[in-house]
Amino acid sequence: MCTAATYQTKDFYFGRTLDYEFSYGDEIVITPRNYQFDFRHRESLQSHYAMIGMAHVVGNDPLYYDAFNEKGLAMAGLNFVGNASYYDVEEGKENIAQFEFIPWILGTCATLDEAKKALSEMNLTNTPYSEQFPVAQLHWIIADKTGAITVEAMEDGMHVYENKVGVLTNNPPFNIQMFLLNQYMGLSPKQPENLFAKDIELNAYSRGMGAIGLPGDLSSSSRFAKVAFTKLHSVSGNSEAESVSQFFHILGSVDQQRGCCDVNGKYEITLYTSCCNAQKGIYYYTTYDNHQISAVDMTKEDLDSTELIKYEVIQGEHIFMQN
Ligand SMILES: C[C@H](CCC(=O)NCCS(=O)(=O)O)[C@H]1CC[C@H]2[C@@H]3CC[C@@H]4C[C@H](O)CC[C@]4(C)[C@H]3C[C@H](O)[C@]12C
Repeated sequence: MCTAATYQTKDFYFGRTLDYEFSYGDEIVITPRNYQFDFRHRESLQSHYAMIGMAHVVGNDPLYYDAFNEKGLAMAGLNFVGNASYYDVEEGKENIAQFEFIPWILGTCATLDEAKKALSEMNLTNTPYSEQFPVAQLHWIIADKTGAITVEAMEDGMHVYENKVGVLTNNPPFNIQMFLLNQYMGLSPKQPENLFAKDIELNAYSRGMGAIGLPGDLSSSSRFAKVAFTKLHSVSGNSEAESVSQFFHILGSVDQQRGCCDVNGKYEITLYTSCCNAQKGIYYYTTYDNHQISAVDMTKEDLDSTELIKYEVIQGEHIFMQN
């Protein structure tokens, strides 16, 4: 499973957890403006917006999981198994294969509004990348500082939802996730009052009791409610360090620890957590085994280049010994 969230302080932040039982081999990949993006059903893009994100690179193709571009538009793909459905190539539409979706949107759109327009002209095709990499069943969050949308291609058509909460997890479909939030409307970060029965003396014996009932399990709908509550009540200072720190705490509320989610004898864990300062071009991340925040700053690279720029994901705990 995975969780994605947006966050606004003085800058706009965007990130995700990637939870799985194994890694495909990920790298932080910068695609500079003049890297040639080839597409299966349309002509290549010779130049486009530069982007940075987490990708699995096959040959010279960055297969992005999540990324953002130099204009501050961000996008992430999360599992949507059993519900995702893509389409055959359709004449008269911009046919984009599922694995090309992030490069296409981030390469050509500067804002969320432009992304919405691109989506209305687009057909997301079921073209697999290769036999080794068949079509992944995903849905997406696309966001910038003005807001967020969820994109779900399903059997009954492509749904584009306004995502007012600015979070995404996995199943069920987004409209149902939003409906399920109704169950939690009574929860609050404040101490509860006794509305249960006024003739019975009930006391708030602990702090934090206003949110009793907020789920703590790792199912997708539970993580949706948990991370939404955490994000929507989040308070932090405006500085870069305070914002980034707080962002990792928001996604930390749905961290998956090895052992708690058994998938046939293997365990799904939070392989990495990312936090993008979409305005400053910085991709911060931690991994399951490396809690120190590492970062790659896209603006320090030659963004007019034609070649992918790749950084390995740094693993292993870096413990600061004080004596
Ligand atoms: C496994 C991940 C989702 C993790 C998740 O949500 N796990 C919960 C399981 S569950 O919720 O319980 O079901 C997803 C998220 C992004 C994906 C890549 C996107 C690019 C590319 C697309 C190609 O078409 C296929 C290969 C490709 C490299 C993809 C591999 C894999 O599919 C990735 C990593």
